[in-house]
Amino acid sequence: MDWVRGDCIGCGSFSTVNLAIPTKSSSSPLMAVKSCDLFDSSLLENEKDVLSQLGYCEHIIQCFGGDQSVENGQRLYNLLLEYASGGNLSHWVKNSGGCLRESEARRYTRSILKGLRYIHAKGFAHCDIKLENILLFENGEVKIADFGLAKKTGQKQSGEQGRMVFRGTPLYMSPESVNENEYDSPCDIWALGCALVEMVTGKPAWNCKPETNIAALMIRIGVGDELPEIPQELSKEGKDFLSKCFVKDPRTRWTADMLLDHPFVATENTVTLKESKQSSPSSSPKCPFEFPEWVSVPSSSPKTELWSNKEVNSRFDWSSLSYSPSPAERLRQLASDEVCNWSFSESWVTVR
Ligand SMILES: Nc1ncnc2c1ncn2[C@@H]1O[C@H](COP(=O)(O)OP(=O)(O)OP(=O)(O)O)[C@@H](O)[C@H]1O
Repeated sequence: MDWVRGDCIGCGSFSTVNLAIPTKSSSSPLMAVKSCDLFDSSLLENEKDVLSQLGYCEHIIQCFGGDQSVENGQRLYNLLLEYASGGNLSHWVKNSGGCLRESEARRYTRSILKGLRYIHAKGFAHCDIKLENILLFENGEVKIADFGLAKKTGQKQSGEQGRMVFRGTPLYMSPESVNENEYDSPCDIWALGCALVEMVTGKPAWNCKPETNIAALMIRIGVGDELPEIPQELSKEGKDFLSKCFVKDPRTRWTADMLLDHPFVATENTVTLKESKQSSPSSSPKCPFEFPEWVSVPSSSPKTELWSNKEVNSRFDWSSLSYSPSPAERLRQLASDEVCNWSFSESWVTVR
């Protein structure tokens, strides 16, 4: 495929994303190219493999293949992707005055769920759902991107050589991922709940004080009964929807398929916050086993400082944590006296 590198349009923790402009002789559309050092390209190659196994879905970013290049003496691995001209949802939320109207958040949630239903039905889990990985298009549609951490469901996550491996971004981690190192389709649903909270409030789902350290966050997520706070300003349907995402036990957490029938996303009708206050409460099932009796509304038509990357690597050697199946031991291993500045969510660190 003939293309030339254009402007930088995004940076992740291990790759940079540029426009990929087709040469005159090429009939390709304008694309995005995600590049990293060829010798450190396992995540990008995984992303390519997963996307090719997934095939086409209108709610998932399309992949046009991979290639290699030598630029400024560096050998690069390049992944060519469908270009999303609206950028990522995190930026969009910030540029929309800090949070989104519920009707807009509801629409995006529906699209993400459709993408997740497709991914899960194909036997994969995304493992890194967050606003930065949801991309916007000119027509207002969103698609799921960044499949670097995606994996086949059911495969036990065992660290290399007995080491513990973390996937995803701490604020979006599910209890079972923190406690059991378990990453399957339910963890995407938990993360979707966190993303929805962030869309409607502009703040992370876990309200963390600046002096909180990462171990304290992991303990809050993994131990005890505490759940992310459900935004008061959300409609009753929205609150109920979130309560189905934030179920600690992954076996009773709702699936994408079930959630697509939930009144919050099943109807295209928009309910404003004021309107929602007058609407009657939804009689929602408490667990998936009650689901058959669910009466759904039919669809009318559709890091704080955290620390900087460099800093976190120097202060906290995640990869050297030795593996233990016990949640208590796992959390003890995470304990650290290091204090983070949680006020900059931009610098959240993805722990791989
Ligand atoms: N296809 C695309 N079209 C437009 N922008 C994109 C595209 N892919 C990625 N970007 C931009 O680049 C950013 C980084 O991309 P991506 O998340 O895939 O990289 P990453 O290195 O895997 O990041 P991380 O692992 O830190 O989440 C995205 O948040 C988005 O703003």
